[in-house]
Formats: sequence, structure tokens, C-alpha cells
Amino acid sequence: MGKGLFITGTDTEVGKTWVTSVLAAAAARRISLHNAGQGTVLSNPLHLWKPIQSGSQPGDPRADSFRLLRGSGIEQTEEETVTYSLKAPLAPWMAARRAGTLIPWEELLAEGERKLASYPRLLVEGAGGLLVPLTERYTVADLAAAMGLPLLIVARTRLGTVNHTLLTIEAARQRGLRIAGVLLNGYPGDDDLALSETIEMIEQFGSVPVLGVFPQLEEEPVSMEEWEAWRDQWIEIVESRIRMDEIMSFF
Ligand SMILES: Nc1ncnc2c1ncn2[C@@H]1O[C@H](COP(=O)(O)OP(=O)(O)OP(=O)(O)O)[C@@H](O)[C@H]1O
Ligand SMILES: C[C@H](N)[C@H](N)CCCCCC(=O)O
Ligand SMILES: [Mg+2]
Repeated sequence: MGKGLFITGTDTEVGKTWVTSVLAAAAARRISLHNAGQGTVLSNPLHLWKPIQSGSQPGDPRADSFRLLRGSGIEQTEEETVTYSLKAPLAPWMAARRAGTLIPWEELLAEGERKLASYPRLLVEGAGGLLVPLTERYTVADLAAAMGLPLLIVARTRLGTVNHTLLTIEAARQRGLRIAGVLLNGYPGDDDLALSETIEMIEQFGSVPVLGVFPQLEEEPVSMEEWEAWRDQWIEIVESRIRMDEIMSFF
């Protein structure tokens, strides 16, 4: 079976897609450098999977499937990246219901298993937060549990994050999910946010490592060249501010 991580968040719009893209870019670079040192070349060192996206379709520059690939530079098609795309910008269960359909749970799990078996390393991005319903019975947490992948929890840096993060950790533990760590995203460099104290509280009460803090930067690029420059800039940030060795240990 392949290895990997399941990226969830304390909420929708916390930056899961952004964080997943830059981690994938940085991890792919490390793996390629390592392989080149050993004289092997792997075309796809890791695979990205967005099981369900809602509110956009492949090809839309706002779609997670589009942004994951542009942001990471990983070479796979959008069709391979996302399995179900739903029009309404809602929790997948309701977005599917509005479209007059249901996410076929067994097929979704089978696709997850196929991906785990086919790729040496997998990064999976959930939808919204951990308890978002994917069907009338199952949530994002059930998918993560079925895949057996540890969680990486993306959280904001603003006031309120300690509570949101600890609630997510508690819900994950209740369901037997393993937690690789927490990543804080979008730090605006504001002293009033008491970042080190926020980290201390999450680590002490949640018994999980906070593996780094992503700064808030300018909006996402548009052209291919801009995406490439964006990626290089973020790889440097990841290498200097994120505990990448610990993240790589899950690959
Ligand atoms: N570090 C950052 N600096 C600046 N903007 C950011 C940062 N992280 C995310 N954003 C912006 O915030 C918005 C939400 O980010 P993103 O789409 O990654 O969230 P998400 O958690 O993946 O949401 P969803 O639940 O829809 O999948 C996007 O417009 C993105 O460009
Ligand atoms: C449309 C959005 N960007 C996500 N794809 C889905 C977020 C669902 C959140 C549901 C909720 O927690 O209230
Ligand atoms: Mg996303």
C-alpha cells in the first residue's frame, strides 16, 4: 500500500489547497533530488487527489483540481486529480442532492484504494472541515479513516484558532484517526496574534506538533510563468519555516 497524508482543515477556506500544493511542490523537489542522487528518475514522485470538489468544475481556474496542479507543478491531469465535481458551493452531500444525485460511497472508497495501491505517495485534500457530510451517512472523517491515512490539519492564525483546532483534534481522535500535525496558514505578521502562545496551547492541549506557519502572501498568480515563480518562492518558505523532515517521514 502507498503512503501519504490526508489534508483536512478547521474550516472551509483555511488554505488546504494552497498548503497541499506547496507541500507537494517541496516534497516532489526533495524526492527528485534524492532520486537523482541515486541515479533514478521517477516521473511522478507523488500523486494528488481531491475526491470531491463543490462549487467548481475542472478547467475553472478557481477549481481546487486546477489550483492543486498549477501550484504544485505535479504532472497529472485534472481528471485524474478530482473524482467528483459538483456545481453548488455546498457540502458535497447537499451539492450532490441539488444536482439530483448522490456520491456513490463504495465507489469513492474503491477509487481511494486504487490510488493508494497505484502510487508510492498520495496527498489527499478533503472538502471543508473534518465533519463535513459527503453523503447522507458519511463525512470527510470517514473517508480519511477508510483510507488509513494520517491527518494534517490546516488552521488559521487568527484569534479563535486554538478552539477550532482542538475541536478538530478531539473529533479525529474519537474516530481513531492518527494526526501527523497541524499547520497554521495565513499569518499576517501581526504581533497581537501571539503566535507562539497559540502554538503552545495547541501543542499542550492537543498533544500534536505544530509543524510550521505559512505567512499570508499576495493572491494567487494567473499565468504559467507567474505560477512557476510562486512555486519557487513557496518552496523556499516551506524549506525555511516548515518541519519538512517530519512531513516527509509520512512518505
Ligand atoms: N498563505 C496565504 N496567503 C494568501 N492567501 C491565501 C493563503 N492561503 C490561502 N489563501 C487564499 O485563501 C483562499 C482560500 O484558500 P484555499 O482555497 O486553499 O482554502 P481551502 O481550505 O482549500 O478551501 P475549500 O474548503 O474550498 O477546499 C484562496 O483564495 C487562497 O488563494
Ligand atoms: C464550497 C466550499 N468551497 C467547499 N468545497 C465545501 C465547504 C462545505 C462546508 C460545510 C460546512 O461546514 O458548513
Ligand atoms: Mg480547497
